[in-house]
Amino acid sequence: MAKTNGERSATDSTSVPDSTRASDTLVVFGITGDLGRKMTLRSLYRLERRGLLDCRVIGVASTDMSTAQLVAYARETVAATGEQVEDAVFQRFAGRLTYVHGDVLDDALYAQLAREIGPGHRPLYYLEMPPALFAPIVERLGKADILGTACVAVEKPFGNDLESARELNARLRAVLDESQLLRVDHFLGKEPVIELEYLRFANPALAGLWDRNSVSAVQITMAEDFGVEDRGKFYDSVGALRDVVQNHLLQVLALVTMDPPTRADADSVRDKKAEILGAVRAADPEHCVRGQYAGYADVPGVAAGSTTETFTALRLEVENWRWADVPFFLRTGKKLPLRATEVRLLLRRAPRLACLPTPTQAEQNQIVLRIDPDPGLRVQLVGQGGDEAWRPINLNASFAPDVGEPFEPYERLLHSALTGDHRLFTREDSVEESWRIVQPLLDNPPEVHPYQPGSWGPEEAKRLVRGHPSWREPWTGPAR
Ligand SMILES: NC(=O)C1=CN([C@@H]2O[C@H](COP(=O)(O)OP(=O)(O)OC[C@H]3O[C@@H](n4cnc5c(N)ncnc54)[C@H](OP(=O)(O)O)[C@@H]3O)[C@@H](O)[C@H]2O)C=CC1
Ligand SMILES: O=C1O[C@H](COP(=O)(O)O)[C@@H](O)[C@H](O)[C@H]1O
Repeated sequence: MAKTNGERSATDSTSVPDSTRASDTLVVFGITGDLGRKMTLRSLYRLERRGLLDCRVIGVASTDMSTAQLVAYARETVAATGEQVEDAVFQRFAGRLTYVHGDVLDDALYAQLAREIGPGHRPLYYLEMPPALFAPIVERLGKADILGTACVAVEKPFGNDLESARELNARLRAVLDESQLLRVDHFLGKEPVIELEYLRFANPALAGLWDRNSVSAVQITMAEDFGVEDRGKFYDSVGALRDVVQNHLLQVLALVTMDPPTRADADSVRDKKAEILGAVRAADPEHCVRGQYAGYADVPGVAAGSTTETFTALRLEVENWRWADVPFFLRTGKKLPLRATEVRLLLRRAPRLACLPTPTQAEQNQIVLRIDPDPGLRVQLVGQGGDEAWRPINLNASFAPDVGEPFEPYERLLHSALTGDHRLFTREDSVEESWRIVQPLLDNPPEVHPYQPGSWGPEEAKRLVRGHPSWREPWTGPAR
């Protein structure tokens, strides 16, 4: 979409992938940071190994070091993630790397960057930086005249609440077209999250069940069995709601509930997501439970007397014809009994089984999409369990054998961004809708209840589902 002076498009209707949006240079701001160390360098190395990396990579940070030192750091870092480093592959990757250091608030850095990029290139600027620096960097790229038609990818969090997200959008959009702006949410790069669209829309067997006529409640669980560890300072200013609900879990909810997109371009899916998030009623603090695990206060960086939540459970309503009156229960927490992320549809109950000598009510049928770990699909049915009873029959399918070695989320997102495929990035409207949904919980946060590490959060979380199906333990164990 062409950018015109003073008038910037709010949409991105580019086809996929759009070669006119492809980049020939990747500039990673913050390459020496935690995310760079854990994810970015490894993902770029994996893309190299797959033969899918086809551009220069310029790393930017404030640490004073040479390109040779960045190369050595990259090798160490990739190996430390557990990746097998193949010499020939790494040599090819190293040949792409350059390092530029300086303060991103200093104009001199951009002059140096302009020389390094050279004329006639279309870079992708990837900002894995403290979020307060997103707008200052983009403004300086504009001022240095090295933005042009380049794309800019920004990490999460996008704003801290609705107002700050709008302000950030306004500052970025004063310099960039929406079609140049890629908001990263790594959940959208997860294979099973992408699978959701296919499962729902390519399978009439599932599509026919996917509404209020068949579904009585939906539970979305993101449980982590580890704590905040060394991220105390960051996490304490954020909490579970901002860290994963506003972004990851609401994006999953949108994919579970939206209507099918009608075209393949980037905007078609994003239109449907914005539409469905717009139909979600703003969260009610009465229908939200917050918790904090015992011991959180001792994590370095956590403020004394902190009331930041490490657990949250909430109920949401989608007000449209497909989903009216179906409660959506979302819960997430640190230091829970296990690590699992799943979407569970609980179908309406069958009538009591009059064929049994003692008519009994059987367990509800359930459809479970497991996102992490070991992605797969489970359909839970009911079968014969003797004269008096029923028993569950679980039809489990793992996605692993079908997809080979899947892309890591950041591998997929970097490749999509570099090749001009913008479908996996969030758009301004849905980001703002997500903040609107959680804003009442930020304005009037419910009391925070303590919980024991290894438990399923505070007891109050059970109260939230009273009158509805109780929380089901996530599906664990191998899918096949
Ligand atoms: N860490 C994670 O697991 C995840 C992080 N994110 C997001 O990614 C982004 C980065 O996070 P993370 O990597 O943890 O942050 P870090 O604090 O670990 O890294 C920040 C990076 O920014 C650089 N930097 C900071 N200030 C300046 C400056 N003034 N001039 C030049 N460079 C500067 C640092 O360079 P140097 O060290 O050389 O000073 C470093 O490379 C954040 O938006 C975060 O929310 C998203 C998902 C997960
Ligand atoms: O963005 C974040 O996500 C991770 C969980 O991501 P996953 O891909 O490992 O499931 C979460 O632990 C972290 O707190 C949050 O910032």
